[in-house]
Amino acid sequence: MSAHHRHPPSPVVLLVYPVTLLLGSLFSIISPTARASRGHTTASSPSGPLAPSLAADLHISESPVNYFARKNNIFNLYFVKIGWLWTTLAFFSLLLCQPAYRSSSSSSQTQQQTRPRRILQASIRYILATSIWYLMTQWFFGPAIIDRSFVITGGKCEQVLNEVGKIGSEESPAVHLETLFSAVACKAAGGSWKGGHDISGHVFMLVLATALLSFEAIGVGAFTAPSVTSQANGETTRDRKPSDPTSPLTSEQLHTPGTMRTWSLRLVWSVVGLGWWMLFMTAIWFHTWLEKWTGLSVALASIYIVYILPRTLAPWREMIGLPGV
Ligand SMILES: CCCCCCCCCCCCCCCC(=O)SCCNC(=O)CCNC(=O)[C@H](O)C(C)(C)COP(=O)(O)O
Ligand SMILES: Nc1ncnc2c1ncn2[C@@H]1O[C@H](COP(=O)(O)O)[C@@H](OP(=O)(O)O)[C@H]1O
Repeated sequence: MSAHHRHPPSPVVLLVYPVTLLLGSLFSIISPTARASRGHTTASSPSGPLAPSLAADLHISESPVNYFARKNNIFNLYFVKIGWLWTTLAFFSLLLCQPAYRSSSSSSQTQQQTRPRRILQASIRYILATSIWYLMTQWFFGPAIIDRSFVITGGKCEQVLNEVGKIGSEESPAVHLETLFSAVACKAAGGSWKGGHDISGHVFMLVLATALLSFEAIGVGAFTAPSVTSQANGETTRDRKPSDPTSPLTSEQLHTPGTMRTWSLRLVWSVVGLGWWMLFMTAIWFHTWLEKWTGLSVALASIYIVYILPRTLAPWREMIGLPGV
């Protein structure tokens, strides 16, 4: 191995997500504000832990109970709604600024050889996660998987369906309906997406993005290049933390602009922090229990495939690697 590593984080850290959803859901039951809001919805929809709650009902978004219960809150519009763009920026900042991936004239020959492999494997992990996000939320040979699962479980684009009924024989409803089989198309046509099981896209994307960035950042944060001496001896000595002030700087650290390294990690941890906060807000104000848990399950299954499975399945690890290794 060409670099020192600490152990990758235990999968137990992923428990932070179910705990967040649990706390959010409990808060939504206990909080007087959230209870009052739920009371407000009961007129239009029966509210229970398994019934569409709060902002799943479109009217709620217009009555600002709490700033974060509004769909048009600034963090939802400019952070979550373009969340994969932020994830992409943060991910590539690691690729550009971290010593694990950055080329440097001081690198040993071994490092020069392993760096392209690390970059390639990190890119494969990103492409894999992006494809899962894309297929789940944007497109799956037509409507995304989340939209398809909603329709399969009995969901409909309600108001627009009524309109189609009124139109009668003038237009073929089949043609109309085909174009409304996605949440975006439905809302754009003035309808509301109601009925079936609506897997929470927010929970899915926020868990996938924050876990991906955390595993990547911890991996490259733990990466330190071997010292010149140990390289010369062809052996490694002891693990050095980049943050350890008593440990001598490695040749790599000496040549990597520290500010770039620091700022890329700050960007990543800011995206992770805000992502976690918005997940907590979604857990409090939006969706049913079941919809939040299915969003979580799909995201955790994806994280398992990309970050946990390679630890035990050698051929898979050969292909996609592990962050910082
Ligand atoms: C057969 C295999 C096919 C593989 C297909 C791979 C396709 C790869 C696509 C490549 C796209 C790369 C994009 C990278 C750059 C970007 O990130 S630009 C995208 C910016 N857009 C977003 O970030 C949108 C994020 N928002 C959402 O996903 C949803 O809004 C939501 C958060 C899930 C919520 O959904 P709602 O319906 O709004 O509730
Ligand atoms: N944390 C949050 N802040 C604001 N709105 C949120 C939110 N979490 C979910 N929503 C809104 O709740 C609806 C369902 O979200 P999702 O299925 O992605 O979890 C979406 O409404 P719109 O699609 O009308 O914007 C989404 O914007």
